Amino acid sequence: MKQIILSGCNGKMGHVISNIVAGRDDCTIVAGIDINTQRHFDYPVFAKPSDYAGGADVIIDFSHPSVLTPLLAFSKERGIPVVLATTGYSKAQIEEIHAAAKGTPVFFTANMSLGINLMVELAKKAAGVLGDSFDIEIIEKHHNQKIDAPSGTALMIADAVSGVLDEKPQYVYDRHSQRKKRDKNEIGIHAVRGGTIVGEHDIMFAGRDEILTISHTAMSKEVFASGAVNAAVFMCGKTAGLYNMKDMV
Ligand SMILES: NC(=O)c1ccc[n+]([C@@H]2O[C@H](COP(=O)([O-])OP(=O)(O)OC[C@H]3O[C@@H](n4cnc5c(N)ncnc54)[C@H](O)[C@@H]3O)[C@@H](O)[C@H]2O)c1
Ligand SMILES: O=C(O)C1=N[C@H](C(=O)O)CCC1
Repeated sequence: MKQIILSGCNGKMGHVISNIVAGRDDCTIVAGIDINTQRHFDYPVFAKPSDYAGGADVIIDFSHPSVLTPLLAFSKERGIPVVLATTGYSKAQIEEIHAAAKGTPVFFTANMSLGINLMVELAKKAAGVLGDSFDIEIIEKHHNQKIDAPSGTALMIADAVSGVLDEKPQYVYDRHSQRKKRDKNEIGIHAVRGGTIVGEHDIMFAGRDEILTISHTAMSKEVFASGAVNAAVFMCGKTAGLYNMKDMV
């Protein structure tokens, strides 16, 4: 039975994960971490990682970028692998994650769904063929409670596509700030927020008289939660390094 510490346990994803783990017989949650220390499940909740003195096999984090530094320090000090699913990290924080992974096992992805990870591969293939002559635009849609924009997934797709283009593209966020025609060497990235949309991502390749769109729609938060729990079980006992969905699938 793998023992999990759940960071962000009192958030929307924290609740979905708690319910999923309760129905599994290969893992259990031994502690939650959240600034809101209310107890909704049968595990204790601590305000910060260092308040928990017990052991665990793995940490899952769906919380807030401000938790990153203490969480990575806790993971390294206690020798516990961490699954980072939070989004909205700064460039410096992404570098911090890469540096930390040299000393502790870190699984990091902006999207825990299988479909999105296949979408990234399809988008790379399409960009390799069409990238020189078609314009690339990414449109993401999420619920009205989401605090970061654009989504971590939109940036993950843009970064993957950039890696296969001959010239490094410039990311253009929305289009209200400049009155000028689109440059060839751009990826447009656009965020929509409303209602209870779980998560939609489109990458559009627009050429002369034809458009190819690759789309993904998440229908429930369980998609991300079960991906994260599977990643956590996968990470138990791993050595230091940076892992992602490709390693697991
Ligand atoms: N990788 C993925 O597949 C995926 C999927 C869904 C959500 N997410 C990301 O996960 C994160 C959480 O999403 P959510 O919808 O559950 O958000 P949420 O706001 O409902 O929950 C966040 C939780 O973190 C807690 N928290 C905030 N700051 C904290 C701090 N400093 N210390 C301790 N706890 C703190 C909050 O109290 C809250 O309970 C977001 O960044 C979101 O984008 C990622
Ligand atoms: O609900 C969210 O918040 C989500 N965030 C991730 C992102 O920013 O890409 C993944 C989808 C759900």
